[in-house]
Amino acid sequence: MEAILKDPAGAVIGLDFDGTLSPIVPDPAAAVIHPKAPAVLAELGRHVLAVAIVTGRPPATALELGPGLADVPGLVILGHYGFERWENGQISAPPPPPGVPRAEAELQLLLDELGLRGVTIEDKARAVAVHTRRSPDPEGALDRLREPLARLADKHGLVVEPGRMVLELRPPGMDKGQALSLFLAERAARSVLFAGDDLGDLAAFEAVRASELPGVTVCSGSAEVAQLAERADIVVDGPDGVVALLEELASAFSRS
Ligand SMILES: O=P(O)(O)OC[C@H]1O[C@H](O[C@H]2O[C@H](CO)[C@@H](O)[C@H](O)[C@H]2O)[C@H](O)[C@@H](O)[C@@H]1O
Repeated sequence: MEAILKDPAGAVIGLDFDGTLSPIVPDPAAAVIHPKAPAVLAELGRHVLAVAIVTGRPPATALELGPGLADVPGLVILGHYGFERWENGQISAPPPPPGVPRAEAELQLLLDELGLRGVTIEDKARAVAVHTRRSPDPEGALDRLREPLARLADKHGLVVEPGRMVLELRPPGMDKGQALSLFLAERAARSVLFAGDDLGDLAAFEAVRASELPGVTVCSGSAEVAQLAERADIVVDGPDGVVALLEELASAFSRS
């Protein structure tokens, strides 16, 4: 943190979206960014090298669920685990993988065969997520889905990304660690902070360490995910804690 405070103009602030900037809610479509997040990111954006949201969401969805984000100075959104990039109002992305619609076409039948209630499908175009949070037994449903979804992913050249009461089928070849590493190199960052809440953020934590830059990893703590807290430099209490930490950072920049 010292390096970031001393030289904000060299710092990249990387942030996950769901569970970090946006509180977890039962319905993925009803998620909304923490009310104070856009303003604090805008303040940080005026001081640091870059603010980057690194998320499993498509960038367009992060922008919809985060009104005000588009006005954050210099914001970059690395969505779909880094496959899609939003910057200056433009989205760049490789062509969508053919395996996703093929897997999705078989998914409902698979869920019907398993007879799981309350399990929902989130169509993300470049990926498809199977959520169990609204099932009567979310953990049990996840356990029953793991093997069949792994087989379905394998059949269509996809990988399974596990998350908080969700298993996502997505193309291989990119993760939050690679996305963050590439971004740090592109911007010639001199320090980095990354905050996340979920298993998918572990790769970004590793990228912070691998960069050999002065770096700090922040876990947006929850009862649901223990593994990330164990590997974080700082653990805060969910999105409220993340926003409070970012506010402290922004006020320190304004004072100096
Ligand atoms: O990389 P992230 O920004 O953390 O996105 C990961 C997944 O987050 C979303 O699901 C999670 O948040 C939902 C809304 O709070 C919640 O209902 C769900 O249980 C969580 O797993 C999102 O729906 C996925 O597409 C993202 O990949």
